[in-house]
Amino acid sequence: MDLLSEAITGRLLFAIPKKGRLAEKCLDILAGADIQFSRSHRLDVCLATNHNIALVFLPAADIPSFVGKGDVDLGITGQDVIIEAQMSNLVTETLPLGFGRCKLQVQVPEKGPINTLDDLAGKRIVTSFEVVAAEYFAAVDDRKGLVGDQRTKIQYVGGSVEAACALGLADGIVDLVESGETMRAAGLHAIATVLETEACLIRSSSPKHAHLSPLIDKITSRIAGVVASERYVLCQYNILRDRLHDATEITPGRRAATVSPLDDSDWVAVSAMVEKKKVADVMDRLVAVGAEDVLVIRLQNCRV
Ligand SMILES: Nc1ncnc2c1ncn2[C@@H]1O[C@H](COP(=O)(O)OP(=O)(O)OP(=O)(O)O)[C@@H](O)[C@H]1O
Ligand SMILES: O=P(O)(O)OC[C@H]1O[C@H](OP(=O)(O)OP(=O)(O)O)[C@H](O)[C@@H]1O
Repeated sequence: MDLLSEAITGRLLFAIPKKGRLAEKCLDILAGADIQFSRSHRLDVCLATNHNIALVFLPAADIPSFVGKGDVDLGITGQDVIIEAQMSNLVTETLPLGFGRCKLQVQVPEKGPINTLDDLAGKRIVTSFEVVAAEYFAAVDDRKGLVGDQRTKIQYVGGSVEAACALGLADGIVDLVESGETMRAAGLHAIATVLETEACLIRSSSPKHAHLSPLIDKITSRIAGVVASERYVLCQYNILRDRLHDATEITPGRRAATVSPLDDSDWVAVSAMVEKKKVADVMDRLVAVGAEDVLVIRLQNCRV
């Protein structure tokens, strides 16, 4: 057994995207879950210094099959690549992570004769998602009754998919869209959405190392806390006791709002968790019902 295999034996193997859109956020998640490690230059496997864990840095697209086949116990990757790798039955998505959100869309040149899926059926598609695209267009072809050479041709490319139409390789592409900047810059527009995706924590549906289950549960709960602390803020305010009911309808909290008495018996202080994306609206509404001294506090971490 070589030194590396020996070092990782018995450890929980946790796969993290080594580059690309998900990589940086994953490092933030590891830090938030207090999984400490130091990674030697170019080495894709490293040992956590404070847990019985080895981190394995892999391409996001390879993580579903490593986890699905049980070679790795836990992983972070995109839902899109789980489907593309045909691993949906072999991995369990334990936690959506709230980043890496985008859509897999069918795109065609903005100034061109093709404007619908029916126009595109039977023509040439270029994509990195050949499995998903083939399944999607098979249904379109079936609906149109296309057979043999009439059916849509799907060609795989590993990257820069958006250039395929301009290069004359494709009549349409199937690619990820977030802001739409790449699509617009390439002179394309979307005519259909194949799926929506975000990053998620996954574990094998039939784990090889059952004894690691408690550690997997602990890490999952820590990561859930990190994700929740990104999603929520703590909102605190003072309000006249007789307006409390109106205010707590606006900030009901996750279980219930915390209400504390103030020195002035007509007033109470309220604190409640609020979804970050709704907080500006919540503050407007609180002020409208008479809340004062409204404070919004970022959560460093939490367990909810
Ligand atoms: N523009 C985007 N916005 C949000 N999430 C994205 C975006 N592009 C890709 N993703 C998500 O990130 C995952 C990895 O995609 P990405 O293109 O970063 O990977 P990669 O091919 O490994 O890296 P690179 O593009 O650097 O070669 C995708 O499967 C998808 O879930
Ligand atoms: O809608 P947007 O915000 O422009 O994002 C979409 C782009 O992001 C992804 O590629 P990425 O930039 O990760 O690089 P890649 O083409 O090398 O995969 C995806 O493949 C699109 O090209």
